[in-house]
Amino acid sequence: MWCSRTALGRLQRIAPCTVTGFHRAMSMLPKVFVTRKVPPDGLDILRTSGQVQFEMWDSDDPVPRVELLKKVKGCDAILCVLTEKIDAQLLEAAGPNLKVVSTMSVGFDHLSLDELKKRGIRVGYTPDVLTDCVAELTVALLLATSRRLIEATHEAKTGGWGTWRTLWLCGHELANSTVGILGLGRIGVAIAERLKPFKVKKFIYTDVEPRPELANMIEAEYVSLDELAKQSDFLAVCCALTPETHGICNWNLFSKMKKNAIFINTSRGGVVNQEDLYEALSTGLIAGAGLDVTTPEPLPTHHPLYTLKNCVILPHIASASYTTRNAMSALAANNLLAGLRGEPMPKELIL
Ligand SMILES: O=C(O)[C@H](O)CO
Repeated sequence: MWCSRTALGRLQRIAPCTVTGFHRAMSMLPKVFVTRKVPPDGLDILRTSGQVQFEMWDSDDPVPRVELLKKVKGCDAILCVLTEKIDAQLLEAAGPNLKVVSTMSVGFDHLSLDELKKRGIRVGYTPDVLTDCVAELTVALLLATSRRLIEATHEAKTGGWGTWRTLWLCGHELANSTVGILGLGRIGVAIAERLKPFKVKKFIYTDVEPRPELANMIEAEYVSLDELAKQSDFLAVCCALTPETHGICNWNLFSKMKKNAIFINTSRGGVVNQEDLYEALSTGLIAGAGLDVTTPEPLPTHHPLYTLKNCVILPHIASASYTTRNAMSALAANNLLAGLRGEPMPKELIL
């Protein structure tokens, strides 16, 4: 259903048999396809803007690709989430009207940036608004993994809790540790800020080049990837998934890490070679891993990583708070509307 806001503020269906002046005017508005049921704040912004008519895939599940290719036809803008591949095929299907793609995510590995650039399509994304939420979850996952919380609750529930034992369910603590950050951006800084009160001794990071402005905020030292692996007691992956970072966390990295090291990934599953990680965890090469992201997603329930007690797997929930998901949807809507007006977007990816 294509809809926009009526003068009375209600959603209006555009039916060819009831064409009025109002409906005619409205059908001239730019067409937007929203690929998923987005949280209410973003939806309200689109509805009340009076600037667009939009259709939404009104479901919590992804729109099937065949359907998506039909729905985007003739659209001026698309508001998508990270499960939709915005590639040449989709852009061809959308056609020449398409001016804006706005993704409700900070990650943009699902977008073919070259194809978008070639067509002069502007791209909005949602950094910053999710930083606190992602950092908070990363710390939670790190502690759950290093202090073996999931294993511990399982033992308590299933009768494994006998007497108090001296080394039972011992983990690794943050005090006096070295925390390494692979890919230092806003999220890496926010994680370090939260970890500092746990009396971390030292923060180190690696990236394509030193990032002194960010690093100074957390007094982090720039090191090579090898040094990051060697020195980190906790290694948090915060980099974007790009051709350069694809599979960067592999045997080569794990084999240099400490035996007591905890590996945490809240960026994208594609940065990790999961076979290598399985080997590293199952042979005791490293102590544990906490993953909020995997390849594929969802990770099939029979995946070997689930069999490991020292691997905590979450279903990609780092930004999943009501506040943050609403803020992401609002920013995605505002990016889209600004893009269609030809104005600077609040958060635009410069292609
Ligand atoms: O890219 C993102 O926005 C996160 O992975 C999902 O919240």
